[in-house]
Amino acid sequence: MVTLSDIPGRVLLVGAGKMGGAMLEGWIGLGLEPARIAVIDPGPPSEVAALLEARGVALNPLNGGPPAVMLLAVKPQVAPEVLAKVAPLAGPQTLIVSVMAGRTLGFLEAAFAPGTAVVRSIPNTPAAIGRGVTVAVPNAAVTPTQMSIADALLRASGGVEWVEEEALIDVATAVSGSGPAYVFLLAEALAAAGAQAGLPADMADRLARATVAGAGELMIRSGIEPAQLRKNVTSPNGTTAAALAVLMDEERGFVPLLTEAVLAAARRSRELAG
Ligand SMILES: NC(=O)C1=CN([C@@H]2O[C@H](COP(=O)(O)OP(=O)(O)OC[C@H]3O[C@@H](n4cnc5c(N)ncnc54)[C@H](OP(=O)(O)O)[C@@H]3O)[C@@H](O)[C@H]2O)C=CC1
Ligand SMILES: O=C(O)[C@@H]1CCC=N1
Repeated sequence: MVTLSDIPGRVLLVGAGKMGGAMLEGWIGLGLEPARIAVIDPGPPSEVAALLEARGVALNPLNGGPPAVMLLAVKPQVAPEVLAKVAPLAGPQTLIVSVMAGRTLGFLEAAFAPGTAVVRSIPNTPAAIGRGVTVAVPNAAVTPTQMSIADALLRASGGVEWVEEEALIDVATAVSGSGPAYVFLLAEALAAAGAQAGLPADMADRLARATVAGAGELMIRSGIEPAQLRKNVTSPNGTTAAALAVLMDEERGFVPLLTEAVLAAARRSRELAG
C-alpha cells in the first residue's frame, strides 16, 4: 500500500481555496512533510495562508522541478487560463489529479503533453475533517503505482471510490460533491421551520444542528440502513408519521424534489465540461 510519505517527489497544489485547502489540511494532518508540498494560488484564503506560513509550505515557488503530483483545485471556469500557465511545470512523470467539477479527462489531457497520466475526481468538503468521500476515474496513462498515489492523496480526505465510467463522475458530483450543501440546507430549513412554529430562533438553530449531526453519526456508527433508522423514529400514528406524510408525498415530497435537484446538478456538471 502506498502512503503519503511514499510519494516520489513534491505535491503541487494549484488552487488552495475551500476544497484545495481542506485537502491540504488532511495531507499535513496525516504527516505529508510540508517541505514536500508547494501551493500555487495568487490569493489563498487567510486561514490557508496562515497554515502555509505556520507549516513552512512554499507558496507560489518559482522553481523546484516537475512535481510527482499536480492537484488542480481551481474553479472550472478559470481552468483554461490556469492550466495554460501551470502545464509547463509538469514533467513526463507528473501525475495530474483534478478535483474540478465538470472538467473532463479529455479537457485535462488536451492541456498537458500527450500521454500525461490524469485522474479526474470529485471530493466533498467534509474532507476538512477526514470525513469526505471522493469518486475518481483514471485515464489510460495512469499506472497502477500512480493510481495508488492518487488514492493515498484522496484518501487523506476520507473514503475513495474508483469508477471506470467517466460519466458517473457527473452524477457523483450531484450526489456527494454537492450533497453536503443539501444537508446544510436541511439544517437551515429545520431551524427556520422550528422558529416559525414557535421555538426561540437560537434554540431552533441548536436543535437543528444537533439533530442533523446526531442522525448522521448514528447512521454511520450503527451501520443500520437509513430507511430502518427512519422507521425506528416513526411511531404508528405519531408525530413523525404526520410529518412524513408531507415529506414523502409522491408528487410534492422530498424524493421527487431531491431527484430534480440531483438531475439539475448533474446536468450542470456536464455543462461545465468545456
Ligand atoms: N467546494 C466544494 O464543495 C467542492 C469543490 N470542488 C471543486 O474544487 C474546485 C475549487 O472549488 P472551491 O475550493 O470551492 O473554490 P475556491 O474559490 O474556494 O478555491 C479556488 C482557489 O483557486 C484560486 N485561484 C484563482 N486563480 C488561480 C490561479 N491562476 N492559480 C492558482 N489558484 C488560483 C482562488 O483564488 P481567488 O479566490 O483569489 O480567486 C481560490 O483560492 C472547483 O473546481 C470545484 O468544482 C469539488 C468538489 C467539492
Ligand atoms: O458547486 C460546485 O460546482 C462544486 C462542485 C461540487 C461542490 N461544489
